[in-house]
Amino acid sequence: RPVTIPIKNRHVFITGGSSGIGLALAHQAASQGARVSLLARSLNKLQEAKESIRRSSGLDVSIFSADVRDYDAVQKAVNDAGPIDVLVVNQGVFVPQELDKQGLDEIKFMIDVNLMGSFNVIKAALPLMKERKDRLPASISLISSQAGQVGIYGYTAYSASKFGLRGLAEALQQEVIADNIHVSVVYPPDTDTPGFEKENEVRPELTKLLAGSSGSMKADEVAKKALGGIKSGSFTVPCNFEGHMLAIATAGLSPERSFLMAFIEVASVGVLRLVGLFFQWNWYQTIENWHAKKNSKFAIIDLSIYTQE
Ligand SMILES: NC(=O)C1=CN([C@@H]2O[C@H](COP(=O)(O)OP(=O)(O)OC[C@H]3O[C@@H](n4cnc5c(N)ncnc54)[C@H](OP(=O)(O)O)[C@@H]3O)[C@@H](O)[C@H]2O)C=CC1
Ligand SMILES: CCCCCCCCCCCCCCCC(=O)[C@@H](N)CO
Repeated sequence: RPVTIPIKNRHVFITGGSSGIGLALAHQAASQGARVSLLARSLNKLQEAKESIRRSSGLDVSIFSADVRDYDAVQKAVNDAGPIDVLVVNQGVFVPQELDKQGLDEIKFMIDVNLMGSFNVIKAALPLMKERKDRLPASISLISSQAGQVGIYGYTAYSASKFGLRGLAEALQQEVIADNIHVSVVYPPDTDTPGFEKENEVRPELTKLLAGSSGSMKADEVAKKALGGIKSGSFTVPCNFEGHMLAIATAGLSPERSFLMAFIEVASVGVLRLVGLFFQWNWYQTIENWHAKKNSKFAIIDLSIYTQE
């Protein structure tokens, strides 16, 4: 059934709120009259975020320095912040690399921050969320990625961590619906953020090529889609046109509260499977061409060795 989750005068708690998508969300939630709290590791970046929100909206946000991998630190921050109405689990790290070349330490880092960290945050926040006084609809939203809907070259660990969030969200929604808490999962494409800038320094060429199928967005645009999806309690929140296609093609057995969307999904899922197969065909061709180009470079080097002899 449809639902509306009010934001004004409510407590919005954003993890990873000191940068990129989380910071853009914080700005927008504050300007819509929410009481905003931010959690991240670096106190410096948190203070800068606080200052920039004060400058743009005149409002004060609370900041909490904690690592989501440290349950005790997260629990302390959440208890100090007070009952949460809208929890946005947005912290995330991404180091793209072929599994073959990626160290287990980096793999564990992504799973720990993106997946285990999300468990820590939700588990710490849930008891007080359930006890909130006003009984108005509340939200737990997770910022996944389009790489959490389809596996992409270079993202074995990252995709696994983001696919994991969907299972967590589907099961959790059944557990918290009786408390009037609504779960949303947001699936952004490449987004222009400080984290993305860093990612680009080490991104394999094929990762760039395949992820490029969905274009890129500004953090403000993603935050706007995310906030809209959260307020309407949508379980699946796509951010761009490709995202809408992906949402339908990967709808599976996810809950759906819009009758219109349910109708569109049923009517178009078949043809979108076909579109999805065209994308796969195109991606595998890109991979094949990339390998062919790489091998032909080696062939030229080999030849030059022979001519020197
Ligand atoms: N940018 C993109 O292309 C896309 C991003 N996403 C997802 O969106 C989310 C936000 O990404 P983006 O805005 O680009 O990221 P940024 O790197 O710009 O910001 C990440 C935020 O998370 C915080 N953070 C990182 N690690 C931890 C940790 N261990 N504990 C607590 N906080 C932490 C950072 O602060 P600090 O370092 O101080 O802890 C920072 O506030 C991520 O989940 C990402 O996977 C999804 C699709 C595309
Ligand atoms: C049925 C038809 C579907 C058509 C569209 C398919 C397009 C899929 C592209 C996936 C792009 C993944 C980007 C991940 C970005 C990200 O998370 C990193 N930047 C790290 O943050």
